[in-house]
Amino acid sequence: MGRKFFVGGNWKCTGTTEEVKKIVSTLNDAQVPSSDVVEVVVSPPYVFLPLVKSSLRPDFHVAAQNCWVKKGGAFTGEVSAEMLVNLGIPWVILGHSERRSLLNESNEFVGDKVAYALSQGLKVIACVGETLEQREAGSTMEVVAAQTKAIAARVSNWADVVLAYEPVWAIGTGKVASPAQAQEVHFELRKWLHANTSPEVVATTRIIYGGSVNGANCKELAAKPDVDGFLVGGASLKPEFIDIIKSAEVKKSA
Ligand SMILES: O=C(CO)COP(=O)(O)O
Repeated sequence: MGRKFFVGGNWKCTGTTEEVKKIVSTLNDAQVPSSDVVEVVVSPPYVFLPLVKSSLRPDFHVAAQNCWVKKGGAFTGEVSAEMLVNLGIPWVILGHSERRSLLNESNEFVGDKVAYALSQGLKVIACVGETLEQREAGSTMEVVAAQTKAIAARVSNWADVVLAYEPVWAIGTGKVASPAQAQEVHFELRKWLHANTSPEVVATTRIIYGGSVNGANCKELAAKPDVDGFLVGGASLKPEFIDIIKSAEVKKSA
């Protein structure tokens, strides 16, 4: 199939040095499937990137949660893609719904960020997802297609992009999308890629699910054919993140 299972942990704006050290030590001690089976990427806040990068096991990788839209310079408070590359950080999450809604990041701005980060050699976890209102209005696919289109319009190399479908109503709410709901949107997104990119992009681009994933619901979600992994928030700070990583086994035996 050519799509390695991907599990990302988005730590968001949480943690102290002590807590970060504890999470890293739990991850370092964990018995998980090999990196041939699952790709694991954790995303601490910027200030902890060097600590996590230097202390995390080498088979797990590190992502930033954002970066500036173009080359660094007089942009107070921002962190540039070049700086992440300089620190040896291979991944960045872009377009998370919390940034789209709270910081007014538009589809175009997110698309520009994705393009710039890729141009600097970063790999990108690009997030899309509808709000509850949009779902109830029946516009889920229209919304995620518009978000994906703004990215696709600026990206020619999909090899370094993971698409994260994160329905806003499922984030941090404990209200997980059902496996059928996740599969439906992932399938539609793959159809969208089919119509707008190349057969290779369709076959190889990982579409991962995020929104209240935990140790108890991950296996059922992972069993769906178009769910290629997860982007985990709250549960990525807990030992159950290991169980979520292990759900990659479901794919192997599928
Ligand atoms: O936003 C998320 C990951 O980016 C999901 O967060 P939760 O897993 O806490 O719902």
